[in-house]
Amino acid sequence: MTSMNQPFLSAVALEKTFTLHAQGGQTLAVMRGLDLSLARGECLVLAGPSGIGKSTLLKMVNGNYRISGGRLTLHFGSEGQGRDGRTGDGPDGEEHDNGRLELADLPAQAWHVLRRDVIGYVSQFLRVVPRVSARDVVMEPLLARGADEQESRQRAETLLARLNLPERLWSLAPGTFSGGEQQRVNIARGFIAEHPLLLLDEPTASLDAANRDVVVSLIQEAKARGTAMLGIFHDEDVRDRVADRLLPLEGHMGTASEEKL
Ligand SMILES: Nc1ncnc2c1ncn2[C@@H]1O[C@H](COP(=O)(O)OP(=O)(O)OP(=O)(O)O)[C@@H](O)[C@H]1O
Repeated sequence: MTSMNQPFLSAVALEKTFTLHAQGGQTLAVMRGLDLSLARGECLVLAGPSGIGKSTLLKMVNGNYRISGGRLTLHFGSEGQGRDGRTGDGPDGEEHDNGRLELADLPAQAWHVLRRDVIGYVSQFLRVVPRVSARDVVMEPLLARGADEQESRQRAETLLARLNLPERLWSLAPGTFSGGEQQRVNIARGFIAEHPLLLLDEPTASLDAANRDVVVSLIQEAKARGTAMLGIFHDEDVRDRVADRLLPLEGHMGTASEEKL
């Protein structure tokens, strides 16, 4: 599943420059010349010191940040067919040239569909919506796809139980939960819909050892079903257990090469 000849996500000469409109239009170049190739069933971990651009890259793949240059491409035709048996179809059900979808300059509606069906993002912090229960927060990505409510609820509860979130909290809104409890709700929400591409921004940052182990298991199970993952993990133990390769971002700015683990 880790053949680099058939990527699911690729970047070629990717660039990011921020324009700081509130500061006289000054520009800040944070990435240049980044190449990457990520296959289905593979976990590529972004490495490098604080401020090097790890979160920026995840946000570009997720469509939060505009791509300044280069190409970022999803390859729907890779490895014959997707998890759901469709061949070469983009997220909107349309055939794309050679099964490819270029992520630069996609219209907003396409991003909506892409995030619903293809790209999942587990950020460090939960975006809390008042009065929406933890269970409903977790179910929502499945319901957005039109999944059966009963089945979605069951899957949400199974995940919350696996992540050791006490049952008494399931029907409460997570606004008052501890940092680690909120992070576990976020992880359950991120994994429930089994997106083919998962972006993981320090998903274990606030967790104790037992819950870190659960997240490692979730990642390994996702790999086994062919999920491609791009992640940031500051915890070296977790990183060693989940990473197939590291992508050092130092020099990108330049031409750093990927390290085999
Ligand atoms: N929205 C933004 N506007 C302007 N500059 C930004 C923006 N987002 C990130 N940056 C800048 O881009 C650079 C890379 O930031 P990024 O958050 O990607 O680093 P990181 O490698 O994830 O760091 P850390 O490990 O500390 O989270 C930083 O210099 C940051 O100030």
